[in-house]
Amino acid sequence: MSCEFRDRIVTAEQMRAIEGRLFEAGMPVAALMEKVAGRIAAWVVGQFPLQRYPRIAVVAGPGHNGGDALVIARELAAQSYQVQVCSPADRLKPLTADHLRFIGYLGIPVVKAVETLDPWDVLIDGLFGFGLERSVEGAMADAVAAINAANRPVVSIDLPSGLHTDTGEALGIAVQATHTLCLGMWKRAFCQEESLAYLGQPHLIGFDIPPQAIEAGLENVPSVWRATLATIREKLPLPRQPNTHKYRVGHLLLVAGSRPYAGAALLAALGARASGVGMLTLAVPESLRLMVVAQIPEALVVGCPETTEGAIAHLPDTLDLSRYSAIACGPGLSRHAGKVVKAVLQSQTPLLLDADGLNGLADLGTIETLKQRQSPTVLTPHRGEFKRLFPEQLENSGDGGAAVQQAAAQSGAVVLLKGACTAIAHPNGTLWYIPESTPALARGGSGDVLTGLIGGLLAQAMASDADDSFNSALDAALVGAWWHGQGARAAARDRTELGVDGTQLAQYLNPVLAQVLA
Ligand SMILES: NC(=O)C1=CN([C@@H]2O[C@H](COP(=O)(O)OP(=O)(O)OC[C@H]3O[C@@H](n4cnc5c(N)ncnc54)[C@H](O)[C@@H]3O)[C@@H](O)[C@H]2O)[C@H](O)CC1
Ligand SMILES: [K+]
Repeated sequence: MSCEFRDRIVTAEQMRAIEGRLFEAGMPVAALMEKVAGRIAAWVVGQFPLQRYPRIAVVAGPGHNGGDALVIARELAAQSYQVQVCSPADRLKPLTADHLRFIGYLGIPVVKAVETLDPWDVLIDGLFGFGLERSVEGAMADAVAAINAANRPVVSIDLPSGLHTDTGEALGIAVQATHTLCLGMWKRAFCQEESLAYLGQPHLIGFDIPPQAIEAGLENVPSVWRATLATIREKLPLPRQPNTHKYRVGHLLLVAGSRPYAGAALLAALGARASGVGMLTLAVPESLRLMVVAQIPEALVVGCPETTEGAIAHLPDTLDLSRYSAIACGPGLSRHAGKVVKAVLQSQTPLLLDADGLNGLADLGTIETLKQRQSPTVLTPHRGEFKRLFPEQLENSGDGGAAVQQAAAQSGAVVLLKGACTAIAHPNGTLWYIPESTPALARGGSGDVLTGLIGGLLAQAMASDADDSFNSALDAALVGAWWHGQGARAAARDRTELGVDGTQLAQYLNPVLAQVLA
């Protein structure tokens, strides 16, 4: 995989293993602390210039996160900031205690409680980093509460103090940062929904970890990644071969819609349109056929026999499912189209199931049989649909990513859990997070656009001669989810978070891609 280590995500245990390699190889802990803290201090000076933010408060905890904070305090004082330190802990690790002693020697004021600090312009939070193990209580909890109550810019070192490094949940109470400077490698908490209210703007501060330490520290663990433009760029179906033609860039069959949910079929079609797929066929209830033809003129539209509720009763016998590069099935089908879901599952065509496609799958109760399909299946549930399909996984862990990994391993499908931090897993355990999204997407219709977009990308990927169709399916899901998020963010910037309906979202997809690739 050509992704960069800087996009890799680690747990606290893995970070400790990597760090351990460095220390074993001779890197002194104190030297690493100097290096990291020097880089953070430089970042703070750039972000909060002395003229505008002269007063800096530094809150230092008992461990090495506190040590980092004290080195930063020393460096900022040397650059003429008015620095004051709060050290609420009673017992400090030796290195941290040394730094605190030196802070005293320099004449930098030190207090025990945040409430007794003089007013400040920016606060540096170094109470706890990735070493936090238990709930924050007593003087430490008071310090966090006072930091949050002050409502001033807060820069958290490594993690907002109080957050669990892996699950991102607040252990009792946690600092609400405006900026979090994650050190060395992205920690899992940066991709958990629970932590979004605490992180503020996340930044990675590298400290030149040698690749051999990362490889050794992460040996035999499934890789977990953060999707960035650099990796997505490699996975996009661009540029096209100059001599390609429409049948070489995929034919998607989109099975969608019912009389009550006709719009879902249209929104999914708009997503597919934006994907650039070579050919699009829509299978819809017969009564919707002419409406769909009028709205999506480039599509072939197949009218299907329908139930009394206006759902597709079954697919026409003349529809040969093996002709398509991929099938996307589900948006707006309603709960009366179970036969359709069964039919697409029985085909050997690469398949994406969403919405009522997933409900149909849950009703069939045959998750394990997905493993018998000879081509990839992609499942794109939101949390509710995920819980129906995989009832144990989310209960066992508050970590959405871990649940998705288990779901993918259990089903043999690529599983994408939609949310503020969309997570996508390959059955082999590889996990991707989409770190950038927007609450503008919390709206009916957004998911239908995503289904069409990923469906179209899946069809294009399957039409090309990929070596590993499961990897290509994962890439289609990844690219689609990232692109969808970027489209929504661009739309929200122009139209506010209230102005991003499905039709608008689809219209932003192609311009935003051109913009970010430029
Ligand atoms: N990533 C790296 O390689 C580097 C990390 N650095 C910084 O060090 C911290 C991690 O340091 P560590 O000492 O392991 O953890 P903490 O600072 O979070 O402190 C742990 C300390 O606190 C005690 N403790 C744990 N939970 C509680 C609690 N709820 N209440 C009270 N006390 C608690 C625990 O017993 C320990 O004594 C990392 O985040 C970076 O900021 C290096 O400086 C550079 C390299
Ligand atoms: K911290």
